[in-house]
Parts: sequence; C-alpha cells; structure tokens
Amino acid sequence: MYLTTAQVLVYVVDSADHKRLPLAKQHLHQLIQEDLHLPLVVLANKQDCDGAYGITEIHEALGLSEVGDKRKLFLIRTRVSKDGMEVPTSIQDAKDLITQLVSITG
Ligand SMILES: Nc1nc2c(ncn2[C@@H]2O[C@H](COP(=O)(O)OP(=O)(O)OP(=O)(O)O)[C@@H](O)[C@H]2O)c(=O)[nH]1
Repeated sequence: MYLTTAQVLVYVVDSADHKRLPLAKQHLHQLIQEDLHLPLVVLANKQDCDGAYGITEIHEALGLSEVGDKRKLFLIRTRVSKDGMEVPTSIQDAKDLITQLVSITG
C-alpha cells in the first residue's frame, strides 16, 4: 500500500538471525517486484552480535543479485546501541545516504 508513493525502500535485517533470513528474502522480493526502479537500501543490522553475517553473506542470503539492474541498490552494515543513546557512524552514514536518495528522487 505504501510502496506506491515511496521514494526509497529501507529494509532492515537482523544479520545474526540466520534462520529467518530465508523469510526475510521472501518478503523483500515480494515487496520489490511491483516496482523495478524503487531504490533499495538494505541495512545489515546487529553487526556487533556474535555470528553476524557480513556483506557477502547477507548479499547471498537475500538474493540481492536478483533485484534487477534498473534499481539502485545499497547494502550497509549497521549496529545500534542497546539504549539508543549513541548514534554509530554506520547509522549516520545510512541516514545521509537515505536523505540524498530522497532528495534525488523527490
Ligand atoms: N546488540 C544489538 N542489539 C540490537 C541492535 N539493533 C536492535 N537491537 C536490540 O534487539 C532487541 C530486539 O530488537 P529487534 O530485533 O529490532 O526487534 P524485532 O525485530 O521486533 O524482534 P524480532 O522480530 O523478535 O527479531 C532490542 O532490545 C534492540 O535494542 C544492534 O544493532 N545490536
């Protein structure tokens, strides 16, 4: 419903929850199939957690090579602090990127 007016899709996954990545992949591909051009920003979150998948593994697990060559795709490793008080560089970078994408497409 919301994607018809969206400028960017920001998709956050728990990089340490390996078991649910196939479900995350399924939902992601359902979401993006309607719009071949919608830019996609994937945040591979919880990078500080034990066993968290890195960029290559998340790219593979979510099937990001299949999102289409007409789409801008960004995959960023992020983590947030437990109390939310600290804003790590990765989150600030993601925020800056999303702001730029919205200003370009808006
Ligand atoms: N260590 C760490 N904890 C995080 C991070 N991001 C979120 N959390 C914590 O993880 C807990 C659960 O949050 P989420 O996983 O975002 O919640 P959720 O997706 O609704 O939960 P599930 O659907 O059960 O996975 C909260 O206590 C968050 O503060 C992170 O990057 N690192």
